[in-house]
Amino acid sequence: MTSQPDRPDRDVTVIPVTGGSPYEVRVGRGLVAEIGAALPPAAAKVLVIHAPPLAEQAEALRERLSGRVEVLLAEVPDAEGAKRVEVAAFCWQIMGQTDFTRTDAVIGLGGGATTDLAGFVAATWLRGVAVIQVPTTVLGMVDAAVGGKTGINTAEGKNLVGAFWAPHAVIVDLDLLDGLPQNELLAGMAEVVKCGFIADERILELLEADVRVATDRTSDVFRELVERSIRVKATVVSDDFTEQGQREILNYGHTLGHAIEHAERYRWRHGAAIAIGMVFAAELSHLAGSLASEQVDRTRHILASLTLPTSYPLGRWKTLLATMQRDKKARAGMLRFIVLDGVGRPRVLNGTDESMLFAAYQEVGS
Ligand SMILES: NC(=O)c1ccc[n+]([C@@H]2O[C@H](COP(=O)([O-])OP(=O)(O)OC[C@H]3O[C@@H](n4cnc5c(N)ncnc54)[C@H](O)[C@@H]3O)[C@@H](O)[C@H]2O)c1
Ligand SMILES: O=C(O)C(=O)C[C@@H](O)[C@H](O)[C@H](O)COP(=O)(O)O
Ligand SMILES: [Zn+2]
Repeated sequence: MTSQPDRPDRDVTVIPVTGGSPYEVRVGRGLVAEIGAALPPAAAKVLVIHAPPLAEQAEALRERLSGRVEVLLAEVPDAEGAKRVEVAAFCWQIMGQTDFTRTDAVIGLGGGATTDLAGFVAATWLRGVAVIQVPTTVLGMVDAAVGGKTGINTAEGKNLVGAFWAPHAVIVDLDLLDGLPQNELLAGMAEVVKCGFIADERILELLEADVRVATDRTSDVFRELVERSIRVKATVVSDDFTEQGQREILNYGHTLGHAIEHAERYRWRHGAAIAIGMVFAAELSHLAGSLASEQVDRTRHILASLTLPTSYPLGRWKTLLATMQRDKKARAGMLRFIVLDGVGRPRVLNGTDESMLFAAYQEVGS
């Protein structure tokens, strides 16, 4: 990061997120140089919350911003280990001991787990300080850093504690993907596939045309996929920030996916779990009578081409079903799922009986 130019290249895509607290998602290369300009003008201190693999980039950011603000670094446990209340408390302690005020700002530098935590810390400190999200995984760029869903896990389930807290800005610097292992990149593509099925079929076509090019982080097609996915998310959250309705479509594949993450004690990648969840949701859509079997096959085929899993042990059904009861979309003890009537036509399926759910799971079970 130290070797990056002071000015980003001019090829910056700006994707606005509107609603009560509007902000921009800026996509390009060399954009870490813009972080200083994105800070709230009154900020005197900045807390950079980062995962261990991003230590070098966090240090470089400290050097870059030091003339302007006091920069504190909080290295937090890696991956899902960051999304724990003890880790939030560690960050709150730093903020308390350094007299972090309401005009100061948090920067989330890392994958979705780090940005979820950073957003939650920002949302809760003094009842809310600015957060600038700087995602460093594909999943963080196309999904987690955008939209203001922040949160941590509890022993009972995924993201059960959190807040809706819009970021002040989101800086998507594709250069930050340089050190990302390819398997992490592929896991992030699961959310890209989700955006394809719920809203933008062109995404699916680009993946089908040449998956190698589509997952080459230096290609134009890859950038197009990232931008298309951000646009899907930005459009949805601009209309329904607090998930009163339409935003639920972003949960396609997540009801089972989150239960799998919980069953695997958060050692699985989020993208891998929701890949299986999307196959389940596609099978359920088909059983509910709305999705053609070709689209179910297409789901499996695209996910497999990304080397993502599409099946899970049949014997785990009861455990998964019990965990799914705590899904945030459930109402009055009734599970609700996002299903598809076709590509780009998501809807809520209410009151599904257990036999239909199990029938769909049998198609997923191995
Ligand atoms: N808030 C939302 O709207 C939202 C949306 C989707 C997912 N999520 C959450 O995001 C999380 C998953 O995010 P993720 O897939 O980014 O996982 P992650 O944050 O665990 O990151 C994956 C791994 O990659 C490492 N890493 C990150 N950037 C790197 C880089 N540039 N170079 C090298 N290593 C790097 C991380 O340290 C980690 O080990 C889950 O907790 C999920 O619930 C939230
Ligand atoms: O932004 C949303 O809304 C989403 O549902 C995006 C999901 O990809 C993401 O994994 C989210 O964290 C899930 O939210 P939850 O409310 O089901 O915990
Ligand atoms: Zn997700």
